[in-house]
Amino acid sequence: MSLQQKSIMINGKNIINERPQIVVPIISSQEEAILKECEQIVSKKPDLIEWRADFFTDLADVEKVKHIIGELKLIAQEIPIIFTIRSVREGGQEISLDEDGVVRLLISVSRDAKVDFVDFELSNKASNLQKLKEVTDQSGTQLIVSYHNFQQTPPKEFITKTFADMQKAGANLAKLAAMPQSFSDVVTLLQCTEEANQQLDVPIISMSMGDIGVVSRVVGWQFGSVFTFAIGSQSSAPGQVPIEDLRQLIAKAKIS
Ligand SMILES: O=C1C[C@@](O)(C(=O)O)C[C@@H](O)[C@@H]1O
Repeated sequence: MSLQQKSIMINGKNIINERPQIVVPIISSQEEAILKECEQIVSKKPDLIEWRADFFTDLADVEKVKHIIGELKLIAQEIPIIFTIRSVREGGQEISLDEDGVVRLLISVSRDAKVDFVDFELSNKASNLQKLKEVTDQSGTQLIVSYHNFQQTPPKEFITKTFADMQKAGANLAKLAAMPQSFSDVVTLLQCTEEANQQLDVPIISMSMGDIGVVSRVVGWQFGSVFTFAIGSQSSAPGQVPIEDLRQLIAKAKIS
């Protein structure tokens, strides 16, 4: 399916339009710093904000988490928010919740805090993915199903199957981040992105991490990756570049 035929509706607007959406992460660990980081980021006008809540020290306190989301929404105004708890096995921080606890929290922030997007890894239990999907469908939250590999770029067949499995699992968006060892790995990731974008109904998000992969954050859009992650205040993954630079590079790299 071409990008023109895909849509992700937020506040009545299709956010898949003529350019990639730039997402900026918040990675502070305490409430005050999180809100301050959000203010700094908002001044740089990203398209979306990701709260990487695995960095938050009080993650087990559901009410506190929901309260912070409310505060973030006030600061971010119309900028949509992605709520992400990245697992340690996929490059995230140590947290006090187990997988079932994470699902309960994601359900709660989707249902009660009405966050715009939640991110959940494909490697979680299929029953948990299904449980979360039922709730996000009801609450209108967009479900990003994701996979991260900080060591290497898996073979083409693996990447292709992973994107397809994400769609099967009920993803509204399918996201894959991998670490390249060479520029060929970056090309592999971009080719798989292009093919998955054509073959699947869901929008694709992909990135090659690290210095070698920087180019994928600029031109990934031309291959069908609808979001690209940039630094607003602090980086959440290797290879991210400051939002100001990324914006300029994307404008220069635009074909049409
Ligand atoms: O999945 C992703 C992509 C990412 O790992 C990156 O490489 O930009 C950054 C993470 O914060 C986000 O959740």
